[in-house]
Amino acid sequence: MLEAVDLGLVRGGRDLFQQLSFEVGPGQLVQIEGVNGAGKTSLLRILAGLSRYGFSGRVIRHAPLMYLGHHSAVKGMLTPRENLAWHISGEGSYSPGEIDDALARVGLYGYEDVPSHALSAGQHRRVNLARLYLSRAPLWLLDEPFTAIDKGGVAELEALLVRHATAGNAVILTSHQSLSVSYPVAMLDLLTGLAA
Ligand SMILES: Nc1ncnc2c1ncn2[C@@H]1O[C@H](COP(=O)(O)OP(=O)(O)OP(=O)(O)O)[C@@H](O)[C@H]1O
Repeated sequence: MLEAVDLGLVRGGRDLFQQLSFEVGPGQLVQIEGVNGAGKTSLLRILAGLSRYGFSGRVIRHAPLMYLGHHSAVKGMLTPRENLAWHISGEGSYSPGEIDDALARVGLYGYEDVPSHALSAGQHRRVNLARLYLSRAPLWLLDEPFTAIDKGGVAELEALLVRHATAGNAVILTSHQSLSVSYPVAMLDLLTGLAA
C-alpha cells in the first residue's frame, strides 16, 4: 500500500533519520516508535504527502489514504455534525444519518448540535476520530490518535484499527503507549526501520 525508499530528514542540524526504507502492505498495523522529538510526526507527514520538501528519498503510495493529525482541527464555532460533514466532504457523499451514526460511535450522541467550543479536549479528539468510521480510504495514517481519549475510547479505537487491518487495509500510527490488541503490531524504529 505504501513504500518508503531511502527517506532522510535533517532538522535543526540533527539527522532525525537517514536511509529509512520500508513497505507497508494490506493487513498491517504499524506503530512508529521513538522519544519526544525523534521525528515521528515529521515522518508521518512525509508519508502522507503533506511535507513536499526538506527531506530526501521518496514515498510511493499505492492506495488512497486518510491522515489524522496530532492537533485537533475542530472549529469551535461549528457543531460536531458540521465539523464532521466539512472534514469528510472531500471523501465522498454521506447522508446525515451516516454522520450522526459516526458521532454516536465515538460517544457523541446528544452532542451533535452543541457548539464545539463547549466540548472538552477529549470530545474534540472524538469529533476527529469519528472521521475514521466514515473513511473509505484503505490506508490510515494517525498521529497520536489516543491523546486525551479515555480508557473506553482507547479500547474502542484499538478495536476499530484491528477491524480495519483485518479487512485487508493498513494503519500506520504514532503513539507513546503500547496497543493492547490481539493482533500483530509491527514496530517501526526511525533508526533501524520496520521490525519483521
Ligand atoms: N517546522 C519545523 N521547523 C524546524 N524544526 C522542526 C519543525 N517541526 C519539527 N521540528 C523539529 O523536528 C524534530 C522532530 O519533531 P517531530 O514533531 O517530528 O517529533 P515527534 O517524534 O513526533 O515528537 P513527539 O513525540 O514529541 O510528538 C523536533 O526536534 C522538532 O523540534
